[in-house]
Amino acid sequence: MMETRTNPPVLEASGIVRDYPGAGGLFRRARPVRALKGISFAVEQGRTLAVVGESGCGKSTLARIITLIDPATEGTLRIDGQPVDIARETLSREMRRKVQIVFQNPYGSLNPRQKVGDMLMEPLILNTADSAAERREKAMAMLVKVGLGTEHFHRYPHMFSGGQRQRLAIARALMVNPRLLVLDEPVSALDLSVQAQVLNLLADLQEEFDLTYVFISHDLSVVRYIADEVMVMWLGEVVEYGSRDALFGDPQHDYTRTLFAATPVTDLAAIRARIARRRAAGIGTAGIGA
Ligand SMILES: Nc1ncnc2c1ncn2[C@@H]1O[C@H](COP(=O)(O)OP(=O)(O)OP(=O)(O)O)[C@@H](O)[C@H]1O
Repeated sequence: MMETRTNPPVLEASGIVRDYPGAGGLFRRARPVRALKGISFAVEQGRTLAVVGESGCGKSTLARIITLIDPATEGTLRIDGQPVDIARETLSREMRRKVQIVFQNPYGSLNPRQKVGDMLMEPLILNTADSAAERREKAMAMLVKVGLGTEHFHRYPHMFSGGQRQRLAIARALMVNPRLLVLDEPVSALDLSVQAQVLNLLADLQEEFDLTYVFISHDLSVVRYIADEVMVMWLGEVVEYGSRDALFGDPQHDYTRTLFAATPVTDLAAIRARIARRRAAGIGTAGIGA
Protein backbone atom coordinates (compact mmCIF):
# COMPACT_ATOMS: atom_id res chain seq x y z
CA MET A 1 0.00 0.00 0.00
CA MET A 2 1.27 3.47 -0.81
CA GLU A 3 1.99 5.71 2.10
CA THR A 4 0.12 9.02 1.98
CA ARG A 5 2.47 11.89 2.75
CA THR A 6 1.22 15.24 3.92
CA ASN A 7 3.05 18.50 3.31
CA PRO A 8 4.75 20.09 6.28
CA PRO A 9 2.68 22.93 7.76
CA VAL A 10 3.45 26.36 6.33
CA LEU A 11 4.05 27.56 9.88
CA GLU A 12 5.05 25.45 12.84
CA ALA A 13 5.88 26.88 16.26
CA SER A 14 7.23 24.71 19.02
CA GLY A 15 7.81 25.80 22.63
CA ILE A 16 8.08 29.50 21.82
CA VAL A 17 9.18 31.56 24.83
CA ARG A 18 9.73 35.30 24.83
CA ASP A 19 11.22 37.25 27.72
CA TYR A 20 11.41 41.04 27.93
CA PRO A 21 13.85 42.70 30.32
CA GLY A 22 11.96 43.73 33.44
CA ALA A 23 12.01 47.17 35.05
CA GLY A 24 14.05 46.77 38.25
CA GLY A 25 13.77 49.05 41.29
CA LEU A 26 16.34 50.57 43.62
CA PHE A 27 16.67 47.44 45.78
CA ARG A 28 15.23 44.89 43.39
CA ARG A 29 16.98 42.97 40.66
CA ALA A 30 15.11 43.36 37.39
CA ARG A 31 13.26 40.13 36.66
CA PRO A 32 12.39 39.46 33.04
CA VAL A 33 8.76 39.56 31.95
CA ARG A 34 7.85 36.25 30.32
CA ALA A 35 5.38 37.37 27.63
CA LEU A 36 5.14 33.92 25.98
CA LYS A 37 5.49 30.79 28.10
CA GLY A 38 6.09 28.02 25.59
CA ILE A 39 3.60 28.28 22.73
CA SER A 40 3.19 25.48 20.19
CA PHE A 41 0.93 25.35 17.15
CA ALA A 42 0.91 24.62 13.43
CA VAL A 43 -0.98 26.07 10.47
CA GLU A 44 -1.47 24.15 7.25
CA GLN A 45 -1.51 25.69 3.80
CA GLY A 46 -4.71 27.51 2.92
CA ARG A 47 -5.97 27.54 6.52
CA THR A 48 -6.67 30.36 8.95
CA LEU A 49 -5.58 30.19 12.55
CA ALA A 50 -7.17 32.88 14.71
CA VAL A 51 -5.32 33.95 17.82
CA VAL A 52 -7.59 35.48 20.46
CA GLY A 53 -7.15 36.79 23.96
CA GLU A 54 -7.37 39.94 26.01
CA SER A 55 -4.94 42.81 25.88
CA GLY A 56 -1.56 41.81 27.29
CA CYS A 57 -1.92 38.06 26.62
CA GLY A 58 1.00 38.15 24.17
CA LYS A 59 -0.70 38.34 20.75
CA SER A 60 1.48 41.16 19.40
CA THR A 61 4.62 39.56 20.76
CA LEU A 62 3.73 36.37 18.92
CA ALA A 63 2.99 38.31 15.72
CA ARG A 64 6.43 39.95 15.84
CA ILE A 65 8.12 36.58 16.26
CA ILE A 66 6.18 34.90 13.45
CA THR A 67 6.94 37.76 11.07
CA LEU A 68 10.65 37.48 11.94
CA ILE A 69 10.75 41.04 13.32
CA ASP A 70 11.79 39.85 16.82
CA PRO A 71 13.53 36.63 17.86
CA ALA A 72 12.08 34.14 20.33
CA THR A 73 14.02 33.63 23.57
CA GLU A 74 13.52 29.87 23.27
CA GLY A 75 11.74 27.51 20.91
CA THR A 76 11.65 26.62 17.26
CA LEU A 77 9.83 28.28 14.41
CA ARG A 78 9.59 26.57 11.06
CA ILE A 79 8.35 28.07 7.82
CA ASP A 80 7.69 25.54 5.07
CA GLY A 81 9.52 23.00 7.22
CA GLN A 82 12.68 25.10 7.48
CA PRO A 83 13.81 26.19 10.96
CA VAL A 84 14.21 29.95 11.27
CA ASP A 85 15.29 30.24 14.89
CA ILE A 86 18.93 29.49 14.28
CA ALA A 87 21.28 32.04 12.72
CA ARG A 88 18.57 34.68 12.53
CA GLU A 89 21.03 37.33 11.42
CA THR A 90 21.56 35.44 8.21
CA LEU A 91 17.87 34.94 7.51
CA SER A 92 17.53 34.97 3.78
CA ARG A 93 15.47 37.49 1.89
CA GLU A 94 13.56 34.51 0.53
CA MET A 95 12.53 33.46 4.05
CA ARG A 96 11.43 37.00 4.91
CA ARG A 97 9.46 37.27 1.68
CA LYS A 98 7.35 34.29 2.66
CA VAL A 99 5.80 36.00 5.68
CA GLN A 100 4.09 39.37 5.38
CA ILE A 101 2.04 41.34 7.89
CA VAL A 102 -0.99 43.62 7.72
CA PHE A 103 -1.47 45.91 10.71
CA GLN A 104 -4.61 47.20 12.35
CA ASN A 105 -4.13 50.82 11.42
CA PRO A 106 -4.03 51.44 7.67
CA TYR A 107 -3.48 55.18 8.36
CA GLY A 108 -0.27 54.54 10.24
CA SER A 109 1.16 51.78 8.07
CA LEU A 110 1.09 53.60 4.72
CA ASN A 111 3.64 56.27 3.81
CA PRO A 112 1.59 59.45 3.21
CA ARG A 113 4.17 60.86 0.79
CA GLN A 114 4.39 57.81 -1.44
CA LYS A 115 2.02 57.29 -4.35
CA VAL A 116 0.14 54.01 -4.31
CA GLY A 117 1.85 52.67 -7.44
CA ASP A 118 5.34 53.35 -6.06
CA MET A 119 4.37 51.75 -2.74
CA LEU A 120 3.26 48.56 -4.51
CA MET A 121 6.25 48.39 -6.85
CA GLU A 122 8.89 48.99 -4.14
CA PRO A 123 9.01 45.41 -2.78
CA LEU A 124 9.48 44.12 -6.34
CA ILE A 125 12.65 46.17 -6.75
CA LEU A 126 14.10 44.45 -3.66
CA ASN A 127 12.81 40.96 -4.29
CA THR A 128 12.63 40.40 -8.03
CA ALA A 129 14.50 41.05 -11.24
CA ASP A 130 11.36 42.48 -12.86
CA SER A 131 11.70 45.30 -15.37
CA ALA A 132 9.99 48.64 -14.68
CA ALA A 133 7.22 47.70 -17.12
CA GLU A 134 6.66 44.35 -15.40
CA ARG A 135 6.54 46.00 -11.97
CA ARG A 136 3.97 48.48 -13.20
CA GLU A 137 1.85 45.75 -14.74
CA LYS A 138 1.91 43.65 -11.55
CA ALA A 139 1.00 46.65 -9.38
CA MET A 140 -1.92 47.54 -11.65
CA ALA A 141 -3.14 43.94 -11.61
CA MET A 142 -2.90 43.79 -7.80
CA LEU A 143 -4.99 46.96 -7.44
CA VAL A 144 -7.74 45.26 -9.38
CA LYS A 145 -7.36 42.03 -7.37
CA VAL A 146 -8.04 43.87 -4.11
CA GLY A 147 -11.15 45.56 -5.49
CA LEU A 148 -9.57 48.91 -6.38
CA GLY A 149 -8.89 50.29 -9.86
CA THR A 150 -5.91 51.11 -12.08
CA GLU A 151 -6.90 54.79 -11.79
CA HIS A 152 -5.75 54.61 -8.15
CA PHE A 153 -2.13 53.99 -9.20
CA HIS A 154 -1.11 57.68 -9.08
CA ARG A 155 -3.01 58.64 -5.93
CA TYR A 156 -1.74 59.19 -2.38
CA PRO A 157 -3.02 57.17 0.61
CA HIS A 158 -4.92 60.13 2.13
CA MET A 159 -7.25 60.08 -0.88
CA PHE A 160 -8.66 56.69 0.20
CA SER A 161 -11.27 55.65 2.75
CA GLY A 162 -10.33 53.45 5.72
CA GLY A 163 -11.48 50.25 4.00
CA GLN A 164 -9.67 51.17 0.80
CA ARG A 165 -6.47 51.86 2.73
CA GLN A 166 -6.67 48.42 4.29
CA ARG A 167 -7.11 47.00 0.76
CA LEU A 168 -3.90 48.86 -0.16
CA ALA A 169 -2.06 47.40 2.84
CA ILE A 170 -3.22 43.91 1.79
CA ALA A 171 -2.14 44.58 -1.81
CA ARG A 172 1.30 45.67 -0.69
CA ALA A 173 1.71 42.56 1.45
CA LEU A 174 0.75 40.32 -1.48
CA MET A 175 3.11 41.88 -4.05
CA VAL A 176 5.95 39.49 -3.19
CA ASN A 177 3.82 36.32 -3.29
CA PRO A 178 4.00 35.46 0.42
CA ARG A 179 3.05 32.04 1.76
CA LEU A 180 1.76 33.35 5.06
CA LEU A 181 -0.05 36.55 6.01
CA VAL A 182 -0.13 37.66 9.62
CA LEU A 183 -3.17 39.86 10.03
CA ASP A 184 -2.94 41.84 13.27
CA GLU A 185 -6.45 43.11 14.04
CA PRO A 186 -6.86 44.01 10.34
CA VAL A 187 -10.50 45.14 10.50
CA SER A 188 -10.76 46.46 14.07
CA ALA A 189 -10.48 50.10 13.01
CA LEU A 190 -13.19 49.81 10.33
CA ASP A 191 -16.98 50.27 10.37
CA LEU A 192 -18.98 47.04 10.57
CA SER A 193 -20.17 47.02 6.94
CA VAL A 194 -16.66 47.75 5.70
CA GLN A 195 -15.30 45.02 7.98
CA ALA A 196 -17.45 42.44 6.22
CA GLN A 197 -16.21 43.59 2.81
CA VAL A 198 -12.55 43.39 3.80
CA LEU A 199 -13.11 39.97 5.38
CA ASN A 200 -14.75 38.79 2.16
CA LEU A 201 -11.79 40.08 0.21
CA LEU A 202 -9.38 38.19 2.49
CA ALA A 203 -11.41 35.00 2.05
CA ASP A 204 -11.34 35.37 -1.74
CA LEU A 205 -7.62 36.10 -1.85
CA GLN A 206 -6.92 33.14 0.40
CA GLU A 207 -8.73 30.85 -1.97
CA GLU A 208 -7.18 32.31 -5.10
CA PHE A 209 -3.56 32.27 -3.86
CA ASP A 210 -3.84 29.34 -1.43
CA LEU A 211 -2.67 31.66 1.32
CA THR A 212 -2.21 30.72 4.95
CA TYR A 213 -3.41 33.23 7.55
CA VAL A 214 -2.62 33.88 11.19
CA PHE A 215 -5.43 36.21 12.16
CA ILE A 216 -4.99 38.08 15.43
CA SER A 217 -8.17 39.50 16.86
CA HIS A 218 -9.98 40.29 20.08
CA ASP A 219 -13.32 40.27 18.22
CA LEU A 220 -15.02 36.90 18.51
CA SER A 221 -17.60 37.66 15.79
CA VAL A 222 -14.80 38.21 13.32
CA VAL A 223 -12.97 35.10 14.53
CA ARG A 224 -16.06 32.97 14.14
CA TYR A 225 -16.46 34.27 10.64
CA ILE A 226 -12.93 33.81 9.33
CA ALA A 227 -11.15 31.10 11.33
CA ASP A 228 -10.64 27.41 10.66
CA GLU A 229 -8.79 26.88 13.92
CA VAL A 230 -8.73 29.07 17.00
CA MET A 231 -6.03 29.44 19.64
CA VAL A 232 -7.07 31.15 22.86
CA MET A 233 -4.25 32.81 24.81
CA TRP A 234 -4.18 33.92 28.40
CA LEU A 235 -1.18 35.49 30.14
CA GLY A 236 1.29 34.14 27.63
CA GLU A 237 -0.10 30.62 27.50
CA VAL A 238 -2.38 28.73 25.16
CA VAL A 239 -5.41 27.71 27.18
CA GLU A 240 -7.49 26.29 24.35
CA TYR A 241 -6.71 25.33 20.77
CA GLY A 242 -8.98 23.59 18.31
CA SER A 243 -11.37 23.86 15.40
CA ARG A 244 -13.63 26.88 15.23
CA ASP A 245 -16.79 24.81 15.48
CA ALA A 246 -15.56 22.82 18.48
CA LEU A 247 -14.43 25.93 20.26
CA PHE A 248 -17.56 27.98 19.68
CA GLY A 249 -19.84 24.97 20.11
CA ASP A 250 -18.35 23.62 23.29
CA PRO A 251 -15.61 25.73 24.88
CA GLN A 252 -13.70 23.62 27.41
CA HIS A 253 -11.62 26.06 29.37
CA ASP A 254 -13.03 28.37 32.04
CA TYR A 255 -11.19 31.36 30.57
CA THR A 256 -12.65 30.70 27.09
CA ARG A 257 -16.14 30.48 28.58
CA THR A 258 -15.61 33.74 30.45
CA LEU A 259 -14.31 35.39 27.30
CA PHE A 260 -17.32 34.21 25.30
CA ALA A 261 -19.76 35.24 28.01
CA ALA A 262 -18.23 38.72 28.21
CA THR A 263 -18.38 39.33 24.46
CA PRO A 264 -21.56 39.21 22.40
CA VAL A 265 -20.83 37.11 19.31
CA THR A 266 -22.71 38.24 16.24
CA ASP A 267 -23.50 35.23 14.12
CA LEU A 268 -21.90 36.00 10.79
CA ALA A 269 -22.54 32.46 9.54
CA ALA A 270 -25.35 33.72 7.30
CA ILE A 271 -22.94 36.03 5.50
CA ARG A 272 -20.48 33.14 5.18
CA ALA A 273 -23.19 31.00 3.58
CA ARG A 274 -24.07 33.82 1.21
CA ILE A 275 -20.45 34.11 0.11
CA ALA A 276 -20.35 30.35 -0.50
CA ARG A 277 -23.49 30.57 -2.65
CA ARG A 278 -22.05 33.50 -4.64
CA ARG A 279 -18.82 31.58 -5.17
CA ALA A 280 -20.72 28.51 -6.32
CA ALA A 281 -22.60 30.71 -8.80
CA GLY A 282 -19.27 32.12 -10.03
CA ILE A 283 -19.94 35.62 -8.73
CA GLY A 284 -16.95 37.38 -7.15
CA THR A 285 -17.21 38.84 -3.68
CA ALA A 286 -14.06 40.93 -3.62
CA GLY A 287 -14.88 43.85 -5.84
CA ILE A 288 -17.28 45.59 -3.52
CA GLY A 289 -16.09 49.15 -3.03
CA ALA A 290 -15.33 49.84 0.62
N1 LIG B 1 8.93 45.81 24.69
C1 LIG B 1 8.45 45.30 25.83
N2 LIG B 1 9.14 45.41 26.99
C2 LIG B 1 8.67 44.87 28.14
N3 LIG B 1 7.50 44.20 28.24
C3 LIG B 1 6.76 44.08 27.13
C4 LIG B 1 7.17 44.62 25.86
N4 LIG B 1 6.23 44.32 24.93
C5 LIG B 1 5.26 43.64 25.58
N5 LIG B 1 5.56 43.49 26.89
C6 LIG B 1 4.76 42.77 27.90
O1 LIG B 1 4.51 41.47 27.40
C7 LIG B 1 3.16 41.08 27.66
C8 LIG B 1 2.44 40.75 26.36
O2 LIG B 1 2.31 41.93 25.57
P1 LIG B 1 1.68 41.97 24.09
O3 LIG B 1 1.77 43.38 23.59
O4 LIG B 1 2.31 40.92 23.28
O5 LIG B 1 0.17 41.57 24.39
P2 LIG B 1 -1.11 41.73 23.44
O6 LIG B 1 -1.97 40.58 23.74
O7 LIG B 1 -0.70 41.94 22.05
O8 LIG B 1 -1.78 43.04 24.00
P3 LIG B 1 -2.40 44.26 23.16
O9 LIG B 1 -3.59 43.71 22.45
O10 LIG B 1 -2.72 45.28 24.21
O11 LIG B 1 -1.30 44.72 22.23
C9 LIG B 1 2.55 42.23 28.44
O12 LIG B 1 2.65 41.93 29.83
C10 LIG B 1 3.40 43.41 28.08
O13 LIG B 1 3.41 44.35 29.13
